Amino acid sequence: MSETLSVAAPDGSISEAVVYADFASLIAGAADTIAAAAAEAIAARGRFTIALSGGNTPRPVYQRLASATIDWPHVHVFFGDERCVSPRDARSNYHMAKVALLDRVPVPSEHVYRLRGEDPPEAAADAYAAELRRALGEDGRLDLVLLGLGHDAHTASLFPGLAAATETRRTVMASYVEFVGMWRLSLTPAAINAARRVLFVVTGEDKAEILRRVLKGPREPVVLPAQAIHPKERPATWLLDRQAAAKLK
Ligand SMILES: O=C(O)[C@H](O)[C@@H](O)[C@H](O)[C@H](O)COP(=O)(O)O
Repeated sequence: MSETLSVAAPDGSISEAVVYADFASLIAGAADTIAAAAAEAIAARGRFTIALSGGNTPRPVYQRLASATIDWPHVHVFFGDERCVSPRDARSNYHMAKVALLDRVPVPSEHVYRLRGEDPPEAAADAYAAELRRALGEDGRLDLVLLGLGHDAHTASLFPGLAAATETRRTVMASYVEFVGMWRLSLTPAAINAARRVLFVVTGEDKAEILRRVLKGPREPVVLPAQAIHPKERPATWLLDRQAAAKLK
C-alpha cells in the first residue's frame, strides 16, 4: 500500500518519505498515523497534544479522523497557524477543523486551544505563546505537529522572507503576508522543531517540483521555509501520494 523512501539532501541530511499509491490511501494513511501517535502518547503520558494545519489537504484527513478509534477525552488540540479572521469565517483554520472534526468527536471544549484570529495579531501571538506554556508545561513540547506544503514552500504560515520562518526563540509570531494580503499567526520553527513528531501531508503533481527542492535541493530556509523544519527528536515524516513524490527518486 505504501513505500518508504529515505531522501538525502546535499548536506547529507535524510528525510523519511512514505509514498502512497493514490490520494485516498494517503488520506487513510495520514489518519491511521495520527491515530497510532495518539494511542502511543496517551499510553505513555496520559494525553495527546496535536497542532492541526489549515489548507485543503487536511480537511479529508480530519473527516476521516472523525470516525477513527481515538480516546478523544485525552486529546488536546492546538493549531499550527491561523488566518487573522473571525473564527466563524470560512477562511479560518479553526472553523475548518471544527466543521470537519471537532464538532463530530467527544473532545472536551476546554481541550481545544485556538489561535484568536479576530484579535490584534501581535497580541494574539503573545497570548498563544503564553497559552502553550501553560498547557504544555515545563518541556513545552507538542506530541505531533501536522503540516502542509504550499507551492512557494511555505508551511504553517511561515512564508518566504518572513522573520518568523527562521525564528529560533519565540514560539508564536504574527506576520503580515504580502502575498496573501493578510495577517497570519503561526507557530515558529522553535515550537515546531521541539515537537516529538512532525508530519507533513502533501498531495498532487503540482507540488512535486517544490517538494524536490525542499527535500533534495540546497538549504535556503529563508526562501524555502519548509526547510527550517528539522525536529530535534526524530526527522519529520513526509506522507505523500505518488504524484507529489514523482521527482524524489
Ligand atoms: O493555513 C494554511 O493555509 C496552512 O496551514 C498552510 O501552510 C497549508 O498547509 C499550505 O498552504 C498547503 O495548503 P494546501 O493543502 O491547501 O495545498
